[in-house]
Amino acid sequence: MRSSTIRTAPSHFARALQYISPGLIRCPRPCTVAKWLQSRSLTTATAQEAIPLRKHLKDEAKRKKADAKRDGNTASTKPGGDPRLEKWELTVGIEIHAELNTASKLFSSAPAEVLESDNGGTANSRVAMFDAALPGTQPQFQVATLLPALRAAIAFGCEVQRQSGWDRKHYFHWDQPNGYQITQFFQPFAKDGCLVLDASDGVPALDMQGADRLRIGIKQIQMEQDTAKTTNVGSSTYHVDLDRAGVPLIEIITLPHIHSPQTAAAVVRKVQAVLKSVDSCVIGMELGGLRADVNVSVRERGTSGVGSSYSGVSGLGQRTEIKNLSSFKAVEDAIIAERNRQITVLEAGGVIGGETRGWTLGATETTRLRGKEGEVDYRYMPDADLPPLVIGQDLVKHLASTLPTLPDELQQELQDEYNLSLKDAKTLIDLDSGDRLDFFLRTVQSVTAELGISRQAQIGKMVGNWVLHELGGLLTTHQRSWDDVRVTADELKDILVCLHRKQITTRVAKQLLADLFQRAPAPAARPSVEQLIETGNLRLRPLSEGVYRDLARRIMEESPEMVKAVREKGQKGKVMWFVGQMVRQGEEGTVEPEKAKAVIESLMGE
Ligand SMILES: Nc1ncnc2c1ncn2[C@@H]1O[C@H](COP(=O)(O)OP(=O)(O)OP(=O)(O)O)[C@@H](O)[C@H]1O
Ligand SMILES: [Mg+2]
Ligand SMILES: [Mg+2]
Repeated sequence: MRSSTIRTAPSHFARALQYISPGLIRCPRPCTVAKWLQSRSLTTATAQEAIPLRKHLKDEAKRKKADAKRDGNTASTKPGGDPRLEKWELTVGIEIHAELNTASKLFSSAPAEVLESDNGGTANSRVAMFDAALPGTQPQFQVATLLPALRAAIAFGCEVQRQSGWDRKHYFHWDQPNGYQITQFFQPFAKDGCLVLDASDGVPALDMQGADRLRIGIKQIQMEQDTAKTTNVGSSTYHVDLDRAGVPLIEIITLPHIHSPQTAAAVVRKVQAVLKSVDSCVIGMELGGLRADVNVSVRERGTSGVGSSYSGVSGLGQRTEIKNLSSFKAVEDAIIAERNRQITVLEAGGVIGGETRGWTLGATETTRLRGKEGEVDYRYMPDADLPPLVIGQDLVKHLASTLPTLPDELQQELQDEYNLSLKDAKTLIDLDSGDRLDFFLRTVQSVTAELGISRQAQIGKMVGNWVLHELGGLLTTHQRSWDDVRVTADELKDILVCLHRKQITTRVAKQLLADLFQRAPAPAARPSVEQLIETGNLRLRPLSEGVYRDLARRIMEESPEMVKAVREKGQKGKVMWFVGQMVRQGEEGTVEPEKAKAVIESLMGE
């Protein structure tokens, strides 16, 4: 039998590359941020879940806290936690199915991109004869589909197998015209990887157990076909759209290393971020590009459950599986509900059956779909129409050395080289499909060039603050999205350069930004930052120490209670209230907050 070998030997590799869309090709680059910046111009359009700004993040954190309290989701030692969790330990393993970013289907040359009808798509218009299982057709492995799968495997540190194989998983259903799905059951192409998370990924402190990082083992990654899409149109009618049939997927299988619902959601979120960063998968969970099956068991702490084991992890409780979850929230909520159900059954002296269960959004309970006795026998067998897949190490090495920057590397560099906080670095990476980070980096680059500063770290924090919080605040206030931001990186650079040179005050800088933000978008005729400063007479007119002191004294006389709070109660934070008053009451463009603060502090001490 001939095997489909992929090597970097010029003929094979060139042939593989010609099938790859430009967004998939990356070149080696010297440092991670530079690498990322360059890759931006090549990245294919992504549909990204909008990630909220600081206020929204706070609200989200509050909501999560309230949810956790309600669901008994926190550790039992915390107020509001379910006390039963002191006795019972949860274990979760996840199977994540991700649609690969490829031009063609896995075994036919039909296009892999599925267009929805509201986007110009027509059902059953992207179907090769093999996808419709017409008699006599055979699968033809499309080599280019392997490349995003390999990038994912490398990103998760898996061992890529020199030889893997294709197997048939049989079942009869209208979403599977062949009567079987081609997958890699016996010999997956990648094994033994790992996902690393930390608290900033949303892992609760209890799961971190005092360590900085949590490692979740990845047992294997396999390639397989997606199924057709079925839509229920009436009580007993289903429409079948074969456009999705045969689209390449990877299934990423984690070890049962997860012990809380929040960590499970964090795992899926991080898997999505990593897959997107290496362009393996461009469509997020919100648009169906990723789906998760969660396997849930509980055992009494300190015991070995029913003694079930999986891939070297032993002493587990009996698992149930909840299939096809399509949001991070559904992952978290379904696990909470299933964990609570299992604990209730076990506490009442019952036994957990090996079941497949379902979950619908907004539900409070999982529902039984089928039990072990009803479990399908898939009659796995090697696919006789497909030769084994042989992957050359030279290709793996090439892809590893040209792998785009991973989110953790990028985040570290933003912290180290740009002096950003962990939170700001993460937010910049996550926001607006990377466009916000792009804007930040361009602004830093031009500000450093104009000011002749050699290290980005000197101004990174300040620029980060303006890009994330000042511009972000304006977007929120005016209910606009980043696509409609209206201030260019060059304009922000002009404002920040003037501010850094103390030619304008912070208040004026904010005013200029807001002014530009509300004008018609560039390149429509609009004044430059310099013109706005001139016409508005906004240039800083430095005040003498005497004028500062007079202004400060007047405000202090008008607010004796606040003075008392600072002087007698030691409420130092109130000094900033006085600074705010001085900036507000002083003439436009005259009061510098740092000087005002120094004067207030000195008068308070007198
Ligand atoms: N006792 C357990 N408790 C929690 N999770 C478990 C337990 N045993 C196994 N798992 C998890 O269940 C998942 C099993 O996935 P795998 O694809 O190997 O098998 P499967 O669910 O039988 O197959 P499929 O659903 O693809 O037909 C893994 O993520 C594993 O970590
Ligand atoms: Mg599986
Ligand atoms: Mg499963």
